Amino acid sequence: MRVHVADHPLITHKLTVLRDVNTPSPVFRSLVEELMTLLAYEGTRGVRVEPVDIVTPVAPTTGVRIADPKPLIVPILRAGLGMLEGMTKLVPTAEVGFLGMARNEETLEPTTYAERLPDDLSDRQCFVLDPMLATGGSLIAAIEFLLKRGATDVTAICILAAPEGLAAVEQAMEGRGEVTVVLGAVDERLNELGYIVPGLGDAGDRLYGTV
Ligand SMILES: O=P(O)(O)OC[C@H]1O[C@H](OP(=O)(O)OP(=O)(O)O)[C@H](O)[C@@H]1O
Ligand SMILES: O=c1cc[nH]c(=O)[nH]1
Ligand SMILES: [Mg+2]
Repeated sequence: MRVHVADHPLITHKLTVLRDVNTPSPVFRSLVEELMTLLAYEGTRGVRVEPVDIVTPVAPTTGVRIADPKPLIVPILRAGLGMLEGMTKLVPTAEVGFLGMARNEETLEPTTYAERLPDDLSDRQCFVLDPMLATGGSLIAAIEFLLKRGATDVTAICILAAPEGLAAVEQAMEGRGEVTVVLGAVDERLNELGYIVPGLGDAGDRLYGTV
């Protein structure tokens, strides 16, 4: 598994505001989208392109365009939905599939409560979006879901990770095909409740309120 941690002062600056307990939901939502756009730049470095002939006002030339079949973006509900717009701004021709997952806050085990994805992912480049990689359980389950549908090329983009969860994903994905994880930052640790420290709290609640 390839891991890339973005190291950029703009990302660190925006993350600092995102972490602040006093940052209200509307600002939090804008920042998640902005951070996603910055991470999408790193996360799509390997996006498949094909040559295309065009004519500029000066001369014919060959450029590239995003290849068919188009990439599939998979936000993990709820919190991953906050990243979707930031990603589609950069890759507007991508298609979007959905996975709904919730972590049981006592056992920390994820359950999948919704799915809307193509049946066959064998020729699709998949980009999974979830701001938080804590124990890694949700991301492992999401990637496993895509691999079972035949995906062979998966990039997960997360804003924050805990070292324990990142290690768990690396272990689970050993020898499982082309999996890349792109991160805004790796924090110190998980606390006894399974929250990332210092983290930013519950990303879903901060985006959408408690339900
Ligand atoms: O690495 P893990 O320990 O599995 O934790 C991370 C998961 O927890 C959060 O979702 P949550 O279950 O809170 O659902 P929500 O997005 O609806 O709030 C987060 O968005 C991840 O999906
Ligand atoms: O710190 C954490 C851990 C899991 N999910 C979150 O939203 N935040
Ligand atoms: Mg949540």
